[in-house]
Formats: sequence, C-alpha cells, structure tokens
Amino acid sequence: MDMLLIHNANEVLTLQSDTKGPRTREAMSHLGVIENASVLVEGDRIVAVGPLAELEERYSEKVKKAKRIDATGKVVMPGLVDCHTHLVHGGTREHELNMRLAGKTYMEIMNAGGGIHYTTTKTREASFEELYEKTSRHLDQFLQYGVTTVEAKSGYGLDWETEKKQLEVAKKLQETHPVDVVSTFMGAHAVPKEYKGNEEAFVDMVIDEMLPKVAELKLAEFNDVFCEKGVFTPEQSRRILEAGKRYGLIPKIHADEIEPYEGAELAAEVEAISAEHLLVASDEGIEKMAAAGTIAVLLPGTAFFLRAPFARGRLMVDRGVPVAISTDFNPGSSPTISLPFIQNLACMNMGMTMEEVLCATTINAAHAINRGDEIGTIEAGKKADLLILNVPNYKQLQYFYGMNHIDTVVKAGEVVVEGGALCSSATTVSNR
Ligand SMILES: N=CN[C@@H](CCC(=O)O)C(=O)O
Ligand SMILES: [Zn+2]
Repeated sequence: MDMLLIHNANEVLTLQSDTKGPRTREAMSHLGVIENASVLVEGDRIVAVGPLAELEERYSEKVKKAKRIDATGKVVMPGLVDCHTHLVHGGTREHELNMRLAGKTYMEIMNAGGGIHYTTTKTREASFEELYEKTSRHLDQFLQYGVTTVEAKSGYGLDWETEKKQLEVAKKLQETHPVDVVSTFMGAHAVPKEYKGNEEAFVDMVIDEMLPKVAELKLAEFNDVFCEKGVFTPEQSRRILEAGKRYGLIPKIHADEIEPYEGAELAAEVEAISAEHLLVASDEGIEKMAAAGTIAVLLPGTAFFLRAPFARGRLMVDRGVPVAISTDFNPGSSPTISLPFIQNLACMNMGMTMEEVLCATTINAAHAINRGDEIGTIEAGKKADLLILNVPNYKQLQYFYGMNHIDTVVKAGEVVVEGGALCSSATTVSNR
C-alpha cells in the first residue's frame, strides 16, 4: 500500500477529543493543535500523527517507504465537510440578483414562478450527462477550496423521474469523483406548478410514491423538507419526515429560514439529525434542539446573499446546541462553493470564534451527515482527507479573509490538489 508522510507542519489541527458525538459549548473550541508535527498515511487511512521523531521511531519501516510532503511553515487540518448543498441542478439564476437588489424578496420571485421553479424547469430539461458534467466541475471547485465531502440534496425535480435523475447523478459522482458525495432526498423542496392548489395531494405523492422508491433503490440516506410559510406546513413536514423514518431515511429539515414557523421545535420532536438555516429560530426551538442534541446546520452565505438577518450562532453554541456550518451551495440563495468564505461570515456575522468555525466545518459537519466516525478529525484509523494550508497558524485562515489558502489536498490518501491546482488524475478516478 502507498505510504505518505506530511512532515514538519507548523501546526496540525487534529480536532481530536475524548467527546463522542457532535461537539457542544467549550468542546467546539478544542482544535487539538500539535505544533511541529507530522501525519503518516497508509493507503486511504491515517496511521498516526505526532512529532516526526516519534513517528520515525514507532513506524520506521513505513516512514522510510513513504512519499514525503514538506509542510514546513504550514498548517495541516482535516478536509472540510460541506454538509448542506443542493449540488445537482440545471442552469443558473444570475438574472434574479438585480430583482432582489431592487427589493423583490426571495419568496416573491419564487411565487411568481422563478426561484426554485425556474431551476426545476432547467433540471428537468437537462440530460443525465449534462447534469453529471456540470456537477463534476462544481466538485472540482469544491476540492480546490479544501472540501473533501459534500452532502447533496435532490429537490429540483419535484417529479419522480427528475428526482431520480438528480440522485443517480450524485451516486455516479460518488463512484467516479474523488470528493465523497452523501445523498439526501428532498422531494418536498417546493410544491410544483402542476400541484398548485392541490398541496396535500403532492405531499401524499411524495410519501406514497417517491419515498418507497428512494429507499428501495438506496438512493439516499436522509430525507429533507422545506418547512416554510407558503411551502410546506409543520404538519405536512412532520408527515413527510415520519414517513421517511419508516423507510430508514434519517430526517433533516429546512427550518425557520424566512419566517418563524416552529421548525426548530419540529426538528427536535421528530428527532431529526439536523435542522438547517434557523435564521429566525425561536428561543424555545433552540432550547428544544439543545435538549434533543439536534445539530444546527447554519448557512451564513444564504443570509449574506439574501440580505437577511444571520442565524444566532453565538447563542446556539452558548445554549449547548451542536453547530455545523455549510455553504448551502445552490443556484438561488447561495451560489458559492467557498466554504472558507462561509467560515469568515460565521465569525463576522454570527459571533462564532475562529476555533468554533473550524469545528463546525469539520467534525460537527461530519456528524450532521452521520460520518463522525469516518472523517472530520486527524486520528489513527480515519480516512486520510487532509489539507495543507499556506498559513503559519490557523488564525490567519479567518484573518486573511475571502482568500483560498489551500496548498495541497489529500483525498483518501491521494494527492488531488497540489500548489493550489487540481492534479490531472483527480477528476478521472473511476474505481470508487
Ligand atoms: N430554502 C430552500 N432551498 C434552498 C434554496 C433553493 C433555491 O433557491 O434554489 C436553500 O436552502 O436556500
Ligand atoms: Zn438548502
């Protein structure tokens, strides 16, 4: 098996902790920094992390055989995990930006047939191959920004054929692209035009026809719903999420994004793994999430791009909610793949610390997609998803904001980005 040694990094952020499960409160600040340290990798797994002399003594044969990468003066950390995206979609929506800048709201544009409906039309029109190529290019960009695992929601089909196409594109990319893609079914992302005025029938169709097929074909692990005034009510959302559970799909929920709608409360009640957005979540909802251990997936890029109030990240951490942060990459409310910029926004606009945002985009994000045992920290036995960053200490990641600090990305033990550029082999992996 191939051996790799990343040696003499100024700082290795291991994110190791004795805490099992998602991190809360002070535990979110423990980055497990080891100064002047090295990481040894065998195949796709991490073997050990620590001072070079220690690794040379304990693993002398492996260290001798290893390909070496000098990380002197740099920071090494786990690959970033983007735990909320609408990755697979047709078209773009730049034409909506001037409308919103002129004062039209996100919901007004959607209710007039734009927004999610526009992207649904484009996604229905696109062939499997077109969607695959477009999404593959986006995954290349994610990789260049240090994102090694991405959650991908369907929800731009709103009919079975297109929902299936989106999920199958994600599945094929999981097999062919170096970035790991984790799928969420989101058939209840909007009520399609053909069901306007007949919303309950659409909910029934999602429950009776789509969910069983998603489970049978093993196309997703999670089931998500847009619980929002004018989209799906808390009662409809509860029905969809409870039905998904009967098929083994773990609930997630788009909650309290635009208007307070007791989405955070619902997330806790249905034992969702996460509630996402939460821009206007109530105090009571936050308390309930803390008590239930529901992960808050916060998406400050969406607040930024929709010019909406930011979620109360500081309060959520202080109240004991495990917080993760994600791009919400989608063509309408957050068309960015830059998770590092999203970290900057979380510091500046949600009052989270430099340490907390790193936890929120690695191990807590991994837990939000049920991958906490596999990725998100640098420790023996975990997948070797590693970043080498062109900064001497982790604090410069937020200080020099809006920049891409990636030097090298190692995905499952293989170097896929070198000197900030994608390696030619990176996009042609076909055996995974
Ligand atoms: N709010 C609902 N869904 C997406 C946006 C989808 C779109 O506008 O295309 C979100 O999470 O922000
Ligand atoms: Zn979303």
